[in-house]
Amino acid sequence: MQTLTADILPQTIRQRPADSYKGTYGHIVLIGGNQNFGGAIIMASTAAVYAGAGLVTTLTDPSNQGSLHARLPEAMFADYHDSDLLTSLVQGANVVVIGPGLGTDATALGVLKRVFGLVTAQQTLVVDGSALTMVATHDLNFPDVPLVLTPHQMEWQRVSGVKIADQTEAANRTVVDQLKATVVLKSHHTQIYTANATYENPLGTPAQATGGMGDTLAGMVGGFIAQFKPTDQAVLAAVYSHSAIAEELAQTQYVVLPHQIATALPTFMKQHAAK
Ligand SMILES: NC(=O)C1=CN([C@@H]2O[C@H](COP(=O)(O)OP(=O)(O)OC[C@H]3O[C@@H](n4cnc5c(N)ncnc54)[C@H](O)[C@@H]3O)[C@@H](O)[C@H]2O)[C@@H](O)CC1
Ligand SMILES: Nc1ncnc2c1ncn2[C@@H]1O[C@H](COP(=O)(O)OP(=O)(O)O)[C@@H](O)[C@H]1O
Ligand SMILES: [Mg+2]
Repeated sequence: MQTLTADILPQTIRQRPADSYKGTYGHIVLIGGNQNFGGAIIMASTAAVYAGAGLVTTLTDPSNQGSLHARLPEAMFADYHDSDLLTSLVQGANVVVIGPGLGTDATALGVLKRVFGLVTAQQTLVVDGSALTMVATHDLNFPDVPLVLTPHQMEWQRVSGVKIADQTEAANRTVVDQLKATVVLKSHHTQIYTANATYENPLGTPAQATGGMGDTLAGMVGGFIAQFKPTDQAVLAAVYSHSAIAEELAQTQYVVLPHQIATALPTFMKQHAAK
């Protein structure tokens, strides 16, 4: 297991070329937020926008439209019940993030299956939260596309079948290799399993233990993948940045609010981009 260091930041976060426009920085679609969990997809979308994704579209329950636009006018909105719109938006994306606040009812399952059927090998799919739980509950196969999973330990138990107490590096590695995914296994010491290596994030604080912290990470992961290559490096840099910002804020705060991490991102990325 390798320990992540701050070196990952300038290796990954590039200076923006002058000759660029929003399309250069990716189109990301985020799908989630039912009538009860709208905050989750708003936090994820906020993180994607503040990470610098060029175009961000949020597919969610229509009850979230007003709050999404009030909090985040940079994001476009679409109703995830509209399957024609969902199809065209997913087909037009470079990166798709599905799961934050999606819930696990019949609507959520229908959306998940549809998205799994639409994504292609030219896109990257980030699967988080409720989407992971439904994969396990309904015994779904992940699509055969570039895949990043961001489970917490219980979601990983559901998906992998490995109980939390038995989640050793060797046991996790066996399942990761079968899934052919990059897995961010979140805990107070998050581990990242790529095809070729395993990393531990040395940063993080219990000030992060609050609802929405993982939703924010999922949006950051999507936003970084939309801009930075290779994908595994983008994932590592997103995980490291998320905790590094939290540690900075926790020097003076008892709890770090997830949206504060997103707000701090543009300054953090400027400080740590390649010179
Ligand atoms: N404001 C919002 O709209 C929020 C929406 N959320 C959404 O709610 C849905 C359900 O997610 P939850 O994770 O809350 O519920 P889950 O039921 O999926 O997972 C929580 C369970 O996992 C256990 N667990 C064990 N190890 C854990 C670890 N290291 N980290 C976290 N939990 C661990 C907990 O004890 C608990 O029993 C997701 O779609 C999520 O995105 C949550 O993110 C909370 C905030
Ligand atoms: N004690 C802790 N120390 C460090 N990081 C933590 C701690 N508790 C939670 N986190 C981080 O917060 C995030 C929680 O993710 P998750 O459980 O999916 O939250 P949610 O679904 O509510 O957004 C993960 O990135 C995890 O690593
Ligand atoms: Mg979560």
